[in-house]
Amino acid sequence: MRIIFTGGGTGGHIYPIMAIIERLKERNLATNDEILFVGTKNGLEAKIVPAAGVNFKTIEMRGFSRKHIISNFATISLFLKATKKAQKIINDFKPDIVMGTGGYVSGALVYEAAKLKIPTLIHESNSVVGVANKFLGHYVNKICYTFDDAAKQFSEKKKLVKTGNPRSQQVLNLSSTKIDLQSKWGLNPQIPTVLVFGGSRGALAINRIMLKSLTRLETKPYQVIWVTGTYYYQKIAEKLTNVNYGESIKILPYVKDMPALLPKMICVVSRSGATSIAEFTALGVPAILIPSPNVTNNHQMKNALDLEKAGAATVIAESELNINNFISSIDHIVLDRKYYTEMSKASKKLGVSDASDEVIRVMQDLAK
Ligand SMILES: CC(=O)N[C@H]1[C@@H](OP(=O)(O)OP(=O)(O)OC[C@H]2O[C@@H](n3ccc(=O)[nH]c3=O)[C@H](O)[C@@H]2O)O[C@H](CO)[C@@H](O)[C@@H]1O
Repeated sequence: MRIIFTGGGTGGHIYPIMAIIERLKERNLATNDEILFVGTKNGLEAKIVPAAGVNFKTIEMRGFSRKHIISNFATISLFLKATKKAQKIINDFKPDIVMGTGGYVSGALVYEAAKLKIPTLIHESNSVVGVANKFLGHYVNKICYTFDDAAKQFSEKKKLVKTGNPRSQQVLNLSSTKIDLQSKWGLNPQIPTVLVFGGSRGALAINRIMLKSLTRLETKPYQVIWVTGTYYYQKIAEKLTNVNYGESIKILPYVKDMPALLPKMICVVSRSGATSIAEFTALGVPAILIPSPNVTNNHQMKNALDLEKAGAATVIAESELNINNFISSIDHIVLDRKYYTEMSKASKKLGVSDASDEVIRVMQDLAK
C-alpha cells in the first residue's frame, strides 16, 4: 500500500502517524519506500520524521490570522502555492491512500488528494475538532476519531469510525522495552518516579511552578524527571547554575523515547493534549493535568475533565495552580497506595489497545 501521511506543527499530530507507520511496517503492509510524510519545514515534524528514517517532504504553509487581517492576503497566496505543490507531490508519489491528522499542511494536501479522487481519511485525536479536520470532513472518505464529543462536531455521520489514538497501541507494544533510569540518568530504580512535562513543546506555567517547587520536591521520598521543552531548557539551566536541587531531580530538554519511559512512571504531571492522554490511559498511569488555556475552544480542559470524571486524573486549572496544590496532588497519588491503585485502574479502563490496527483496517477497506 502506498500512503502519504500529513500533519504536524505539534507532537500531537505527528506521533499518531509515526505509530501507524511503525505498525504498517511490523505487519509488512508497507515498506519504507511506500510511505511519505508531508509536513512543514518549521514544525516539530521536520526534526522527528527524518530522524526516524521516514521519507519526508515539506510544503510552506501557515494559518489565517484573526488579528492581522492584511497578512491573510499573503496566506491566501501561500495556500494557492501549497495546493500546487501538494498536487505535484501526489502526482509524483501516486499514493493509494492519503491520510491527515490536522495542521494547515494537511488541509491543503488531503483536499487536493480528495479532488484527485484518491481515497482519503483523517484522524481527529482531540475532543474539539481542529480547523483543518473540520474543513476536510466534507471531502474525505472516512473520519477516524478518539472522543465521542469530536464525532458530534462532524456533520458527515456515515464517514465516522471510532478508532482511538494510534499512539496508545504503540505505547503498549513498546512497554516491554523500558528505559534503564539508573544507567541513563543516574536515578534510583527502586524509588517511585514522577514525570513532569508540558506537552511536546514544553509549558511555561509548568516550568515556573517546577522552579518554585524544586527545594520542596527534593525532600520527598520520590524522584522527579522534569522535561522543560527544548525551547525553555537553556534559560532554565542558566537560572539553576548555582542552585543545588539534589540528585533526585533530573532536568531534561526533551525525551525522545517517551513510550519507553512512561511505563516506569508512578504518575505524570502534564498538559492534557490528546496524544499524551491516550498514552497515559493505555498504560494506566495516573495523571495530574494542567490544561493549556491557550488552545482552540479550551479543548485541553475538556480532555482533562473527561479523565477526572472517570477517576483517572486530578485537574488543576492553570489560573489556580500554586506550589501547595501542585505538590499535594503529587503526594496524594505517590504516597497513598489505595488512591494510586484506584486511579491507575480507572485510567487503564479508558485506554484503547488496538487503535493503530483499527486505522489500518479503515485504510485497507478504502484502498480495495
Ligand atoms: C499547545 C497546543 O496546541 N497543544 C496541542 C498539541 O499538543 P502536543 O503537541 O503537546 O500534543 P499531545 O500532548 O497530544 O502529544 C505530545 C506528544 O509528544 C510526546 N512528547 C512530549 C514531550 C517529550 O519530551 N517527548 C515526547 O515524545 C508525548 O509523549 C506525546 O506523544 O496537539 C494536541 C493533539 O492535537 C492537542 O490536544 C494540544 O492541545
